[in-house]
Amino acid sequence: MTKADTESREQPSTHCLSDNRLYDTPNAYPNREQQAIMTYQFDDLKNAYPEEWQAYIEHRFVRQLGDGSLAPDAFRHYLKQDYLFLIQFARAFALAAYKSATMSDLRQAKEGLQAILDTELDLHIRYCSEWGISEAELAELPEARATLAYTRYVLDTGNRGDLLDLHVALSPCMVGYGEIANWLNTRQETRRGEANPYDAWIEMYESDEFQEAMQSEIAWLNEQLADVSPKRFEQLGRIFRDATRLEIDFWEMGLNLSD
Ligand SMILES: Cc1ncc(CO)c(N)n1
Repeated sequence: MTKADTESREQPSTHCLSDNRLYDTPNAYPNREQQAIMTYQFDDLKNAYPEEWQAYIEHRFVRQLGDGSLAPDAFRHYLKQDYLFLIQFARAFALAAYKSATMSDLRQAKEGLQAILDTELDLHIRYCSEWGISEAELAELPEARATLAYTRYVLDTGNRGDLLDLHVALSPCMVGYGEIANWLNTRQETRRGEANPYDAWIEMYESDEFQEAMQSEIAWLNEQLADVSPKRFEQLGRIFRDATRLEIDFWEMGLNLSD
């Protein structure tokens, strides 16, 4: 993402809606007949914290993974911790299912759980073995602090708050990795195929399955965010920012081999 792109998307989205679904707090919009009504979308969360989002998507770990220069030990450390991370994230989607009151919310949670269990974790275990990490080793791994901090933050946010709080806490994960794969594919420095030992990682996140899960998560969030007040949006923004910063720490953990 260029700086100009970031700037041009920093405005909150305003839409003139023909229906009345946003008007349930009459005093919030005193001149509502004359003015465009503000509604929120997922992009507004990213645009509320552009520096954090960019630092996550375009992190040094990501660039090095894209151009193939990443240290193999850093990647192996990251892969092991990501296995532990994915197990906790699967639990978080199960919590989303538990917190769902409608069939469509249940399906959305199921889709997230399925993307993690069937697509990511499956591939992840095979991928780990190609990098010399056995399932037995994975089963014995201690969690690094960055893994503990991020996953337990998401689970706690979901337990404390409602379904939307939980999905917003999960969104940097679901949306970020899909966006990272797409961003890498726009960069000249990125090497694909046999020239890059990390090519299969990019392949996993550019895959139709993952990209579709990401789009469906964005669509669900857009629908929910359309109805929130500015105050509620601010609260959700803080959750989004925290989770994005914890993603940055996760990359740092990989680079520094920290435990
Ligand atoms: C740390 C982290 N964030 C996001 C994803 C994508 O699911 C992942 N596998 N690991």
